[in-house]
Amino acid sequence: MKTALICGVTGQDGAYLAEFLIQKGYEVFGTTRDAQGKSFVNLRRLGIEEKVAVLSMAPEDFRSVFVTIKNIRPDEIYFLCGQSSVAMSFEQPAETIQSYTLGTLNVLEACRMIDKPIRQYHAGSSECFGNTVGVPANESFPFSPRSPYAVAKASAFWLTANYREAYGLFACTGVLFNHESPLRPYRFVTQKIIQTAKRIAAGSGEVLELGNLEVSRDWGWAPDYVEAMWRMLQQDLPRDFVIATGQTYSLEQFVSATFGQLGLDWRDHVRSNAEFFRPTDILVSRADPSLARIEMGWKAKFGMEEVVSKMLDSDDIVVV
Ligand SMILES: Nc1nc2c(ncn2[C@@H]2O[C@H](COP(=O)(O)OP(=O)(O)O[C@H]3O[C@H](CO)[C@@H](O)[C@H](O)[C@@H]3O)[C@@H](O)[C@H]2O)c(=O)[nH]1
Repeated sequence: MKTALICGVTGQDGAYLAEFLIQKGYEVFGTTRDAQGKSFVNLRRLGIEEKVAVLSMAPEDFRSVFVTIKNIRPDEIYFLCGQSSVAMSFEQPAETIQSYTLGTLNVLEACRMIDKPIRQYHAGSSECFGNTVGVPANESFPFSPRSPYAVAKASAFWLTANYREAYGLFACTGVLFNHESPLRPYRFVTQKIIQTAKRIAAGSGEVLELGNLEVSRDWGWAPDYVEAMWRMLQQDLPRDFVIATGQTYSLEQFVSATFGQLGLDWRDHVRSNAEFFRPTDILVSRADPSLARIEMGWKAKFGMEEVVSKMLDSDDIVVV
């Protein structure tokens, strides 16, 4: 039986990955900053709360990271920790940058010191590419970060690449484009749209206020994407991959699809409010995930319209 350590197991990706690895027969350990007395909502929603051993680990604290990895001696580590909101990174830039750079460095250093070859997955982000006007971004597309979050993720990406090259570690980064699910917190735009549209359809009479409706993203289905993480660690050689559907839609199209599936015209219920604009934002985010298909046999199963219907179908109550 293989052992996996998921750092950041309580988030959307951590919970789906834990579910996926349990189904694959792994023994799964997970970390969160403070595991004492917490209830793990996402793990409970997936019915796996009792199947994951959750430990406390502070990613920025080397001692905490080292001791956790040394005690568990996992075959695979999935490092998914960090402040994941791009919007919040403008309010908390230092916390965001520290969580990714120090956290990533600590895992890489700890793995160097432990006498076991541990395969590492690091969570990268399409935010690193910035605007991808013209050619869709593949693994050799240059980085042009447009937020403190993206700067932090770019730094973590290069740390991982450097440690792989310098010390021969099996460490790779998945450069994931947006991926959504019912476990998405409300502060991300898709969940805000889905939940508000559902309330409007039920007669709430409210108006959905959003920022820039002209931005575009490549929206995929999060459970698909955790499989790509696992596949990356099953390759013969460590390598970075772009993970996306390959289809880009504007936010207006996402909104239109959501209201349309509820039998409503979005124009009657949605307003753009400058309060939700970011100081800098990615206007166009376009992906070329063909390497993942060629090398790992991975392809996104669901596109934007299906993501919308799956999120609408979920009965989960999201805490606003
Ligand atoms: N959150 C939010 N975003 C809004 C809103 N109105 C418009 N937007 C726009 O909608 C786009 C998507 O925003 P988010 O859902 O917050 O996601 P993100 O910034 O694209 O980042 C997500 O995807 C990255 C790539 O996978 C991830 O790296 C990141 O952690 C996060 O999950 C952004 O251009 C944002 O400005 C709003 O009311 N709320």
